[in-house]
Amino acid sequence: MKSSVFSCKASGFPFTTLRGLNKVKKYTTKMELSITRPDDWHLHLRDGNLLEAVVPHSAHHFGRAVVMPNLKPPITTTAAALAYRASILKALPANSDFTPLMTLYLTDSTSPEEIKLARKSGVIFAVKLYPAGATTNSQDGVTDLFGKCTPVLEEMVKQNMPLLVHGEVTNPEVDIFDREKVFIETVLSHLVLKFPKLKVVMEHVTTMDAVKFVESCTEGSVAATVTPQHLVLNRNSLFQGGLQPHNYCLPVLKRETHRQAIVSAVTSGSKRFFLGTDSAPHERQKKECPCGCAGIYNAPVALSVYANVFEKAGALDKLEAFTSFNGPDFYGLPRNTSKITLRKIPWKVPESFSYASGYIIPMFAGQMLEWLPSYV
Ligand SMILES: NC(=O)N[C@@H](CC(=O)O)C(=O)O
Ligand SMILES: [Zn+2]
Ligand SMILES: [Zn+2]
Repeated sequence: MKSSVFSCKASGFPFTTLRGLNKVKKYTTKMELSITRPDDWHLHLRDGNLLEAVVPHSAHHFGRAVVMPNLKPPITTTAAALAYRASILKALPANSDFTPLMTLYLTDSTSPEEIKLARKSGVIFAVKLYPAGATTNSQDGVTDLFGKCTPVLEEMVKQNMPLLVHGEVTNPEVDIFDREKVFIETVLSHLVLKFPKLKVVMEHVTTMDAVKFVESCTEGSVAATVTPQHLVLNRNSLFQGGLQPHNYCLPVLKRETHRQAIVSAVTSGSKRFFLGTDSAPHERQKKECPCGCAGIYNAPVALSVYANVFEKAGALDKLEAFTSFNGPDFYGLPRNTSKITLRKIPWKVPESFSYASGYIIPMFAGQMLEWLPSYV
């Protein structure tokens, strides 16, 4: 695969080196970056009215997205995934070439036969593991990974079907801020030893423990997705000036030291980490209520936030690999061929998006961001 040249244009002068980029920064703020169109390797599109409202936002920026199966009821069969895929395609704006990559929701009773069917369908991309009770709509998830699920995991190895993992234990005695770390120690480390040929992606990593774990595994067999929120927010953001329900997601935001470890990992240029927004819309009243849902709606702001993180770390030259190369390379898919442009101009995030059943509040609602993306 040919890697594209990182290019940066400012005031009409094209630059292709980082040194050029530094020069640009000194003289002007009107910068633009042209990068290969990104993919979103972890996305919640929901269904019904909400699906129709959010699909255009993701389709505008991303070429492909791995669509999570935690609907009510969950997408546990190939037949259900095919129907869900059809409804996503129907909700796409005219002329969109966005490709949804479908997933199956693993349960204790998923059969190896279902994995064969999934592979045969040609549209099921991966299987998703939710420990039962870990997150939104995970009540039908797995309770016996190393027992009942073993034949399915063996079949997944045979079919070269990746396992995407929500990596948290659900034991209520474990402190919520430690659930990812304990999951790595008690589940994930054993899983990769027992199934060394299984492709595993630790979704939405939030801790330095996860970063270290992923870095310790064989490259090409274990990787991780990283969300915008876990790169720019720490757990203070949950309580700043009062309870902030729109910053609540799972795994919950962690300490600043963890955030810094994740920023270092993604901006280091490591191929093991790639973009997965975990954009997870909930109708406003399901967030702003006595028992609010977990999930941050970040699809409209994700690329701006990622670009800002890489810029601040002095690593804009590594942005494109994170957004557009590492994911397809890990999964053995071709990279996108079209481009998007990110312009360093301030823009205001809408306060909300209204849709047929209410409102969705995006991450950084009403705030100013830089790096406005547009598809070219
Ligand atoms: N991340 C979240 O806080 N919520 C996700 C589920 C998930 O990805 O765990 C959702 O579906 O709402
Ligand atoms: Zn999750
Ligand atoms: Zn998610």
